[in-house]
Amino acid sequence: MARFKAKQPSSGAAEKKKPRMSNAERSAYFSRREAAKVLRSVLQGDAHRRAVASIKSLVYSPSIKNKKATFALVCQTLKHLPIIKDVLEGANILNSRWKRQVELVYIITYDILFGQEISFVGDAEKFLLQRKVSLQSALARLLVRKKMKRIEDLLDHYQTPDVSKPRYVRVNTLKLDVDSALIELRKQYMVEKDDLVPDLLKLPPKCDLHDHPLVMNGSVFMQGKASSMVAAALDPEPGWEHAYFHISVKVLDACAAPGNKTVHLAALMRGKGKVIACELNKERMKRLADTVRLSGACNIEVFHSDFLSLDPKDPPYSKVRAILLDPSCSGSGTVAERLDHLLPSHAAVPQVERIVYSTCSIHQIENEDVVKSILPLAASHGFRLATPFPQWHRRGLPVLEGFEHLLRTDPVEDKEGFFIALFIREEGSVIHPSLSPDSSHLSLVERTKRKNLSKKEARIILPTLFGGMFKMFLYSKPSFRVNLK
Ligand SMILES: C[S@@+](CC[C@H](N)C(=O)[O-])C[C@H]1O[C@@H](n2cnc3c(N)ncnc32)[C@H](O)[C@@H]1O
Repeated sequence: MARFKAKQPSSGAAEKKKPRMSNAERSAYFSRREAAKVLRSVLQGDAHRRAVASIKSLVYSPSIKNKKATFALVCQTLKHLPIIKDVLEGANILNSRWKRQVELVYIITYDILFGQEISFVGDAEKFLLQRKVSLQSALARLLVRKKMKRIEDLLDHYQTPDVSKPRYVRVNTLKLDVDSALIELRKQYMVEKDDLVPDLLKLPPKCDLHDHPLVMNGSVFMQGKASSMVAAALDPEPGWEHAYFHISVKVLDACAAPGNKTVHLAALMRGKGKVIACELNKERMKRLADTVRLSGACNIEVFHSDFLSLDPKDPPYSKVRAILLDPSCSGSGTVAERLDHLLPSHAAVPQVERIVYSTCSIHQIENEDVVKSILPLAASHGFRLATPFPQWHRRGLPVLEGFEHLLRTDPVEDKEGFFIALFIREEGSVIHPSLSPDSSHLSLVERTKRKNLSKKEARIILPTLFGGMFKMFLYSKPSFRVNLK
């Protein structure tokens, strides 16, 4: 972080004359105020709704000049915030004036207690610096009270996982039915069916099922509720058939490892049709293969590949009807930075009807912003946003038209942060299979019959989904490729 050397506040006559600030002083002064402004938005976002805007997107607003320093200062202050709040309470130094500027107080307190030796010019800085001893004593008392020696221990203490989080297991219906799983698990635990996601069972917090025989033999998978909503949102039907050809169709899980959602898809399809599971990372491929093996699913084909390089005209992919895109969350960069990477498309996957885009990120930049940026292209392909789990109350952030279709889960309220967007292709927009690349195997009669469909249908030429639209999803996600989970 580009920060500056300490300069103690001036006093006496010099103070009264308010000498001109040096460049370093000015820079530190403005960095703190910019950081306070960002922190206020972040904390307000927290209060209203988590992640109204990600820190990066706030920092990248044109009004913030020193982006790098501001970003680092906000992140560090947030990290130490529970300690800072306790210290300020313990020191009891804030009057009503500084309570109104509490975000700036947080930032400066971070700098005084944990930051570097940096110029402390400014009224707020002077006020807090004069009370440095009180702040340090309050911190020392906090450590004693919490029976800890180091700040790192305090940080760990404040980040202790929520023990009230219920445990969930998803019954792998390829191996066991839900009622049998209930009977078996109830021998040891209080178990109830989840009220929203089929095949999902809820257990009390702290249950450790890692060694349970049903987990070990793949009859149930330990999977959170939000994560289990994703494949269910895509809703592939068992025995799903091609809209026109009566052949079973495929679902593509484009970013598959470790495979929890892949095997969920396979179970939802009751072992019929095909799930194509694509994974780029070689190490994670092994975990994917293990998960698939454990699930007992016979309808999954695993590919070690960059799904962006798949050729939708290749026979394995040409019958893909639904796509699950669950890429790695990056947490860095901005949509605007990456939009220039959008590539035009050349191939066609005309029969895709449903796409789910999901992330385990709470950041708008990786969720609503991505959806917003691809909506025009999606619409030009005949896709619209649809509402997965309409009865779920927490929807997207109101930053785009159709936000109410999006689904969010909250890391605090729901104990898991997730985002789901479901795109469905409007009826009539699905390109007729007579135009699809793989219609050659049809009988002449069938092909002729299909070519007699309306001219409007026949004229619909859809650009690629593997190409343009997916790249848009991915490149809208900053640093996607370098940040594999
Ligand atoms: C969030 S994880 C997927 C989790 C998985 N859906 C599950 O529920 O178990 C994202 C995965 O996508 C993989 N990935 C990243 N880029 C990819 C690409 N271009 N093609 C295929 N897989 C990719 C990553 O290696 C990572 O394993």
